[in-house]
Amino acid sequence: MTVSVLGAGAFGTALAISLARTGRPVTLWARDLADMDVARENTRRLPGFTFPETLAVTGDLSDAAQSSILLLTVPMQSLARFLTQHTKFLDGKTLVACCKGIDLTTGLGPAEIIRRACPAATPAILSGPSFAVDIAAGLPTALTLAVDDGHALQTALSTPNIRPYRSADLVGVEIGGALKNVVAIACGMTIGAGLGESAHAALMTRGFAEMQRFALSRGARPETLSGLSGFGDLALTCSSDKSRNYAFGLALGRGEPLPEGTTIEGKATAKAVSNLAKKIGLDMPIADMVVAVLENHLTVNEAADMLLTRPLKEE
Ligand SMILES: NC(=O)C1=CN([C@@H]2O[C@H](COP(=O)(O)OP(=O)(O)OC[C@H]3O[C@@H](n4cnc5c(N)ncnc54)[C@H](OP(=O)(O)O)[C@@H]3O)[C@@H](O)[C@H]2O)C=CC1
Ligand SMILES: O=C(CO)COP(=O)(O)O
Repeated sequence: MTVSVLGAGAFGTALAISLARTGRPVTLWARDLADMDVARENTRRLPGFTFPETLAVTGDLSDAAQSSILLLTVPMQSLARFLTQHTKFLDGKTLVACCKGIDLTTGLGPAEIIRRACPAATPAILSGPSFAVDIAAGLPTALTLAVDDGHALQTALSTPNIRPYRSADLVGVEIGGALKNVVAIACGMTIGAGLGESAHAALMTRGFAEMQRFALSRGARPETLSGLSGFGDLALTCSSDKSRNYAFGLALGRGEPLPEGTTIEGKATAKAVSNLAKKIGLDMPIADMVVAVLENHLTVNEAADMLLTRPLKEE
């Protein structure tokens, strides 16, 4: 089973490097190769990590799509258009979505977007706590791979520093990865605004309750949210300023200029989740609060007051 990685951002590049270090041939596709094929490094998105010899880079999607396993590492809000633009190359393949989020236009997660755009493909989700720089540095990571009947895929995506655990719950796995980014923005705002570590812990915990509530409403298995793609990724993303979502929240809370030029998935996903929850009468106060701050309806301190003055309830 050969593997290609479609999308040469930080994460796609890190996955491709780790897979190629096993000595297997791996292809990395970029819409803009820049100098990657000559420099043998992604100087723009993941500087400092030389490509292994078995990693080929290409700007030709028809070439990259020769592999039977295709990792989709474009940002979530680009996924639907990317798949429909390139269906003829992608349909029928095993398509592993590595992006984290919910599509703002349709309210769909990556698995359903894949099913609609490429009905003959096998959809899978790879998610869990893993910073691109950690993977590229060869540090150990454990992820969840959600797919129907995925033993061979699990083996194909294992490397000395990526240990994938199998799950059959695609909905639960994709929702954990999507919603932890929204909670991470809220946690960053809290610390940035000086509201303290107790408030941070409370937000993480109530954010986890919100993730579970939303996931169950979409048919996820409860235990999935306690795993790597839910609790695991929440713990990482809400506590490290290596997370772009957390760092974005920190900057918002401090009133500093917001980071630009990287992918901050929680922004669009907060809006998508808040919209979906309203339609079905689901209570998602943290996602609503993040949206209200992003849209300048509330300051961070007003949002915190709003959460604290909600009617008292059972945990
Ligand atoms: N970075 C990380 O640590 C992790 C990221 N992820 C997830 O991976 C996904 C990608 O993130 P990441 O790699 O960090 O993002 P980056 O911000 O590093 O890069 C995004 C990449 O996507 C490319 N891209 C954007 N739109 C398109 C498109 N329409 N067609 C083709 N390529 C496109 C960009 O190309 P160009 O360079 O030409 O602009 C760029 O290379 C996100 O969903 C993120 O949540 C998951 C785990 C860890
Ligand atoms: O998903 C991630 C870690 O698992 C990366 O988080 P950020 O997108 O916030 O950097």
